[in-house]
Amino acid sequence: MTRDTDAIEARELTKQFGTEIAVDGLDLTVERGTVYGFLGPNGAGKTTTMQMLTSLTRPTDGEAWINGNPVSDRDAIRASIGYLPEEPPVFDELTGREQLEYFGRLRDLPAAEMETQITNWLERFALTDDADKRINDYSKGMRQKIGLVQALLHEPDVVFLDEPTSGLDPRAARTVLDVIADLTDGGHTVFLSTHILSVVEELADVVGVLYKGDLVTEGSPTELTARMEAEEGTTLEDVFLSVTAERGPAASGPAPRNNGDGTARQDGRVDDDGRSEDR
Ligand SMILES: Nc1ncnc2c1ncn2[C@@H]1O[C@H](COP(=O)(O)OP(=O)(O)OP(=O)(O)O)[C@@H](O)[C@H]1O
Repeated sequence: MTRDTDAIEARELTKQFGTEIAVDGLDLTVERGTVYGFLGPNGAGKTTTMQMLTSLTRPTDGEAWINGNPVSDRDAIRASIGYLPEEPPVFDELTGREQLEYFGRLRDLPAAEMETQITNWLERFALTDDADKRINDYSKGMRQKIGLVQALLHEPDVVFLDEPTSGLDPRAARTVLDVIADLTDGGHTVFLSTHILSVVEELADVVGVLYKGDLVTEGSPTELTARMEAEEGTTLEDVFLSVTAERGPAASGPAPRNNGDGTARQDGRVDDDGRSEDR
């Protein structure tokens, strides 16, 4: 089987923490140059999935590939991925510019090119005037912007963004959405986890909804809303609420699951929430 066509591929990807299955046999294919909107309620397993796909957490089972390279080979995928986690990894004692230079050197970027890139990104995110202040004195939104630039500085093929607009004012959030659109125009792939459905509606080519570690539905935003047996005015929020609905004792049926064609079925498993000794 050739694995050189898709930006991201996962087969039976599983992560277990103690007795808790955080991600349960995930199958995923993300085509190059597209935005994949990764949705799911709190605790669904989105961050854990992104950590496995970026090689920061080892899967308990299954495999995943970035541009055909296995995520188990961190050196092979390192240059082709960028990751903005929920909490941007920055050093408080550095200035914003120093943080980006430090990261650029870690990525072996040529000095002159790196400085040009940093200047351009700082300008685009309206950070030029604050670039030489210590990150310790930055607001949450400013830290987020630095984290985002850090994820993009080396022009990775595949970018993983966990809540990229978190803490950003509307103008900065708009800049981020424009940057994401530009990335895919340039052939990059964006794997985007967010709770802001309008962001997904605007940008995602394909949306996947994770629920208790299972991918319960997947399709383009238009397909997903059309599948809701077309009540007039069905939104992505209606889809999300439907496929992630908790089933109480009165309902007695288990949670919906993916039917293969992306429609929800009624024979899925609901895992108990167990705490893990790993934490
Ligand atoms: N290191 C860990 N040790 C034990 N359990 C963990 C660990 N990391 C995550 N989990 C558990 O795995 C499940 C999935 O967590 P994860 O952070 O991936 O969810 P999420 O979808 O990203 O949630 P949110 O939207 O709130 O960020 C949760 O039940 C969580 O408690």
